[in-house]
Amino acid sequence: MSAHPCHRDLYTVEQLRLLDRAALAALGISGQELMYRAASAALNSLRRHWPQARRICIHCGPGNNGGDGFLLGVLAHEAGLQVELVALGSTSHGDAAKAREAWQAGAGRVQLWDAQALLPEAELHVDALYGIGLNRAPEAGAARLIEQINRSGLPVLALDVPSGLNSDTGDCPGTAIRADVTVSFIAGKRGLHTGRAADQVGVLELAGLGVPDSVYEHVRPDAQLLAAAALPARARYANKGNHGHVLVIGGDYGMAGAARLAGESALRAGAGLVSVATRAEHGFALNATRPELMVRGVDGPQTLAPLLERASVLALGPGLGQAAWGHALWLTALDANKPLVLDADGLNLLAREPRQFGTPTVLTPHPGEAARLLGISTAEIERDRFAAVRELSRRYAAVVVLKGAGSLIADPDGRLDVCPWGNPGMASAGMGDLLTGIVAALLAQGCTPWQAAGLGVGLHARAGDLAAQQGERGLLASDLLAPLRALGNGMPGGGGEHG
Ligand SMILES: NC(=O)C1=CN([C@@H]2O[C@H](COP(=O)(O)OP(=O)(O)OC[C@H]3O[C@@H](n4cnc5c(N)ncnc54)[C@H](O)[C@@H]3O)[C@@H](O)[C@H]2O)[C@H](O)CC1
Ligand SMILES: [K+]
Repeated sequence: MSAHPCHRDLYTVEQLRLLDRAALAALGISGQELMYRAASAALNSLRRHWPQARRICIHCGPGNNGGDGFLLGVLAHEAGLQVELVALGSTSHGDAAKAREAWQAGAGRVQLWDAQALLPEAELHVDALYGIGLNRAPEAGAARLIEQINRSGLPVLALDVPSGLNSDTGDCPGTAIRADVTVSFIAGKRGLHTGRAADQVGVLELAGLGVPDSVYEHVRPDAQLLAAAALPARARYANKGNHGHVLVIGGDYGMAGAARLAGESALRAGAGLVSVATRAEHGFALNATRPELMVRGVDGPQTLAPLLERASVLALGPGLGQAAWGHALWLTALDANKPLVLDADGLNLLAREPRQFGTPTVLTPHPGEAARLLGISTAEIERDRFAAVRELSRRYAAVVVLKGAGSLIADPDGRLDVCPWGNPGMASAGMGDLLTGIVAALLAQGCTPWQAAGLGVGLHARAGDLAAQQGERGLLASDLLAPLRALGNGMPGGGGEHG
């Protein structure tokens, strides 16, 4: 019985409450004892990250997250640390109240938070204000405290969840703690891996509190973190026809580069043949700079049709534009009913003329494109990225990649994966076109849409992290092509399984 929660499993708050109850039953212990285990895990984390710290300040909220804070105070005091304890106000009943009594019975002093006062002297702040119970933006007093802790310049350890971050959605309805380290209890929380979480969580640690594996068998995780995976080995006997033929359709005037990047990433991800259907004027430039691409000028459905014939997978949208030329190619390509990756203007045209897909299809919207596809605002998408990606997948009957910090991948039957890689250096032109080519190449090599989306998003983000080792600012899409090829062949970071 290893009693280590699977780090890839991510749960909703509702599921965490079920796990909490099942854990207490399985362990045969009280809520208070489980809370002591959380406090002890927090003290271990604190001492591991800040072994020199002697004077800490713990900030306790009204619920059980606050309870964890009070018991951490008890254990830290017993371990010889000097503990300042600030409470937002009163403490709700049950375990949290008992924890407060335990603190007051021992070391004792509770300083009620006063927004006019300065924070107590300390070398480190511990955030025990709100955990999975956050249900609205922190109110005035709490918001002031969070801001002061963030502005203190001192290290911050968050218990379970950085307060103010919604552990179901990854959104911050108001102010939120910016933690250096977050020690989370019992099981992974999906909202700590996407959206705003990237700026709030810091280093994330999961403490299982000794909850037996059997407990996790009762609850199917809502989502999973992607696993690092290499592409399946190639048959020695293979020829280029065995690895599919990707047709990139796009590159209207001024946007040839998008089609080029999608074409080249499809080659680097292992497609056997890659053709690019684009404006005739772009032919020379694309051929000269990447001779492996078979570039054809197309001026409409007639000249596109024979290319569609020969292709096994379509990558539709990079630099396509929404003018008559792009729209005509878009309609013709969709009617070809071939396995498809739809991105950029291909998605904006779909938002104007919605349809469901009956053939293998992957949509790769960024939050803006997702908003257009669902007819809501980008802010509404980011308010609950999990709900948005599931609705997109259901409504268009396709596998959907919702890009951004912690990209999400959903399929129509509700499966959902979260990408743990990627960095803000990837917020630059052409990165999306690379992903389009990669996913198309994986479809062309025989992956299902779910497999191609997961493997592709993982490879793309891991290549981005490798390329960003020389710094995030100024990272170019084409900087990812070399690490992409290495990762695709199981070099640095390869191994594991997906799909
Ligand atoms: N998951 C587990 O198995 C364990 C969790 N523990 C800790 O308990 C918290 C969850 O505790 P809970 O009492 O349910 O809620 P919170 O402490 O997160 O929230 C507090 C309380 O505050 C109210 N509230 C919510 N948002 C706001 C707001 N913006 N402004 C004011 N008040 C707010 C709300 O009513 C809540 O009741 C979990 O995170 C762990 O830290 C156990 O210690 C170990 C087992
Ligand atoms: K917290």
